[in-house]
Amino acid sequence: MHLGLGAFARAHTAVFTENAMLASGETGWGITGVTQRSDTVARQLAPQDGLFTVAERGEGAAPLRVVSSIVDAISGRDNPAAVVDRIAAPETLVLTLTITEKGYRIDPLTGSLNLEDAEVRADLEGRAPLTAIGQIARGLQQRSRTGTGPLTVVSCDNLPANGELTRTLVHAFAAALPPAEAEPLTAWLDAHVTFPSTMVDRMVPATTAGDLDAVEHELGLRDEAAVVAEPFMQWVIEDNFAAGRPRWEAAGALFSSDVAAWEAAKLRLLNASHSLLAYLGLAAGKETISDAVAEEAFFTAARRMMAEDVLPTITLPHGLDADEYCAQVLTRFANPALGHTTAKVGSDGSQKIGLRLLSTVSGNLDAGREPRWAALALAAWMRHVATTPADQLNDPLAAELHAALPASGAAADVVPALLGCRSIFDAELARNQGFADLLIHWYTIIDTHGLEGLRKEINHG
Ligand SMILES: NC(=O)c1ccc[n+]([C@@H]2O[C@H](COP(=O)([O-])OP(=O)(O)OC[C@H]3O[C@@H](n4cnc5c(N)ncnc54)[C@H](O)[C@@H]3O)[C@@H](O)[C@H]2O)c1
Ligand SMILES: O=P(O)(O)OC[C@@H](O)[C@@H](O)[C@H](O)[C@H](O)CO
Repeated sequence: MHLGLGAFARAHTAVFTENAMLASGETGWGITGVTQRSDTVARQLAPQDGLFTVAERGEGAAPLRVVSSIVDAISGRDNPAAVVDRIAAPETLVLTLTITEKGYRIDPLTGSLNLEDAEVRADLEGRAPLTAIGQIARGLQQRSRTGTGPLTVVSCDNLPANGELTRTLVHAFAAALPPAEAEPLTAWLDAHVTFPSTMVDRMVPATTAGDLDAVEHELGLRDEAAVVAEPFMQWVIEDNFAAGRPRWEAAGALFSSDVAAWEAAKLRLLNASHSLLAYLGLAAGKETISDAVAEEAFFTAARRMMAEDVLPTITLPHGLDADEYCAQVLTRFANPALGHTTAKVGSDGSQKIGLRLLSTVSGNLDAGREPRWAALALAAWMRHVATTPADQLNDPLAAELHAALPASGAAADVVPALLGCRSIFDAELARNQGFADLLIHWYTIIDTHGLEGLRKEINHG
C-alpha cells in the first residue's frame, strides 16, 4: 500500500516493486495507491487498470515503459474508511509513503505531531481519518483489533531519519487518544510495527500537458497518468521489516544499516543544492533547474556550497565518493530534457530549507567558519518569500511568513523579520549577528544588483 500517489511514487516505488517482481520471480505483490489531497491520479489510473507509462528523459534513457505494479488506486479524501480498511487488510504487509514534508504535520517546536492542527484533532476525535498519520494510526488500530499480523511502514519522503520520525508521529497520535485506546494501541505498535528509514533518489518533475502529448506520440495511446523521470534511480533501505516485503534488493535497492548517513548526504548535498539553484533561478527568471545550473555563476555557487560548506561538516556513508557524487549531482541537474521547474523545487520552502540547509549552517558556525553558500541559498529563499505575493507563494506557511514581513523591503529589515520565524529558525541562530549580516549581504546583492551582481560576487568572491 502507498499513501501519496504522486509522480514520484509512480516513477520510483512502483518501478522498483515491478523490477523486484521481474528479477526475483516473486510476482504476488501489487500496490494499492492512495491519492491524498485530490482524486486526480486515482481518476486517471482507474480507466487504465492502474497501468501508466514511465518516460525516461536524458542521456541513457530507456525506451518507454508501461508499469503494472499498481493494482488499485483510491482517493483518500473521498474514501477515508476504505483507506483504513486496506491498511488493516491481512494482505497488506508494507505501507510506503510519499506525502511531502508538510503531509507529516510536524510541530516545528517539538519535532513531534502537531496536536493543535485542526485536521489532526478531527482525526483524533474519531472521524474517518483524512491526515496521513491519522490514516496510518487508525488503520493499525483496526489491525490490532482484528488480530491481523505485523506491518512495516516505510517513509520515502526527503526527511532526515524518516522512519524514526514517522514512528514518533504515529506513536504521538496513539498516545493522544483516550487512555482506553492509547494503551493497547501503543503496546500493539511496539510489538507489531516497524518503521525503517530510507533514502530515495530520482528526479521526477510534475508531468506537463506537453509530456502527455509526447508520450501519446511515442506510445500510440493517450496515457493521462504518465510520468517523466531521469534515468538515475536509487533506494537505500534500513533492513527492519516486521512482515514480508518485495525483494527490492533484486531490483538494485541497497539494504544498509547506515541509512541516516545516506539520507543526510542526499539532503544536504543534492536537495540543498537543488533549493539553492531553485531560488537563484527564480530570482534570475530561469524557468527550470537545468536553465539555472547552465548559468556559470549558479553552477559555481552549488559546487562551492557542496565542497566548502557541506563536505567539511558531514560524515559520508561508507562507499560514497564525495567528488564523484557532487559532480554527478550537478550533471543530473543539467539534464535539459527533464524540465524540472524552479517553481516546483522552490515550493514549500518553509518545510524544506531547514532540513536541507540549517545543519550545514550550524556545523560551520560551530567550527568558526562562515557558511557562505548556504547563506546565499537562504537569502535567495528570503527574497523569494518577500517578493512573491502571499496568495502566489506556494508554501503552507505563506500567511505566517507574509505576516512577519516588515513594511520596508530593505534587506536589513526583511532578514531579521524572517529569521524571527520560530517555525524555521531557532532563537540562537536568529541572534547570531554575523550570520544575519551574511544574509543581508547576499540579499542586497540579489535585490539591488541582480544577476550581474551575483555573477561578480560569486565568480570573484
Ligand atoms: N519528485 C521527486 O523528484 C522526488 C524525489 C525524491 C523524493 N521525493 C519525495 O516524494 C514527495 C512527493 O513528490 P511527488 O513528486 O510525488 O509530488 P506530487 O506533487 O506529484 O505528489 C505529492 C503527493 O503528496 C500528497 N500530499 C500533498 N500534500 C499533502 C498533505 N498535506 N497531506 C498528505 N498528503 C499530501 C499529494 O496528495 C500527492 O499524492 C516529495 O515531497 C519528496 O519528499 C520526490
Ligand atoms: O520533491 P520536493 O518538491 O520536496 O523537492 C524537490 C527536489 O529537490 C526533490 O524532489 C529532488 O528532485 C529529489 O529529492 C531527487 O531525488
